Amino acid sequence: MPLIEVTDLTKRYGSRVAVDGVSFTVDRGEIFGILGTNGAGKTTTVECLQGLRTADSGTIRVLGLDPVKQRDALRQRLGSQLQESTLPAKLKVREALELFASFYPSPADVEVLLDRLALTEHADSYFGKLSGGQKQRVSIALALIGNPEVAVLDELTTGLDPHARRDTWQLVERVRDAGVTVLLVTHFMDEAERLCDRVAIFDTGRVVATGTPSELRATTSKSTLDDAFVTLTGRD
Ligand SMILES: Nc1ncnc2c1ncn2[C@@H]1O[C@H](COP(=O)(O)OP(=O)(O)OP(=O)(O)O)[C@@H](O)[C@H]1O
Repeated sequence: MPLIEVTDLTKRYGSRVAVDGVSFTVDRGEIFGILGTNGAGKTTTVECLQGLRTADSGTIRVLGLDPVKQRDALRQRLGSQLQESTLPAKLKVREALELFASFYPSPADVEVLLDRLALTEHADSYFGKLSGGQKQRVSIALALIGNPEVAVLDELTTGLDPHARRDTWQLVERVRDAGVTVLLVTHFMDEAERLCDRVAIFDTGRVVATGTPSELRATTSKSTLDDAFVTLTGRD
């Protein structure tokens, strides 16, 4: 059984159809990429998956749970990356992790997580004083603090330099290798090509293709996912 199952999801904001009959499945242990043009409905879809928005129609099951009706149960088993602005600048890294750990019944060990994300030496630093890459690692740590089975990472490497991006990619691979299923929302085709086992390509509220990056390259006869994406989203 797929770990995430989205069937015919539709979501409107007033008269604007943001998500228009989207279906896809994610298997346990995958890094699954949600790719798409601006305004394609990626964030709305991922918010519905987490029970943060209610769909107008369609069904969603995450770990067999309905994200809206069983939101409390799902929250214990799904980790979500916070946008950096949501942490106060005067909160220290270890304090933030300990605070978030207290929200979960069986959280990860804070010191182990600090070590895993190369944050031990910054544990007593204020969040506001960290570099972009360090902040991003803290936000990933917070997504993992509850020992989730699924982690949702949105715009993972936006604003990071090439070294920090590569470090972050390695880290996400280690998260997947530790058994966590990862849902990755990204604009970056190189990131998707490097990290994702499979991707869904969104365009104007619909999924126009799903498959492994190499399958999408093959079906479009393109040599890069970037070119395949442009073809699949009809802007070639
Ligand atoms: N709260 C809202 N109220 C009204 N319209 C919204 C709201 N949130 C999103 N939209 C609209 O719904 C559509 C889908 O937005 P969404 O944020 O889901 O797309 P996205 O693929 O995540 O975009 P981006 O890549 O630019 O972040 C867009 O046209 C957007 O303007």
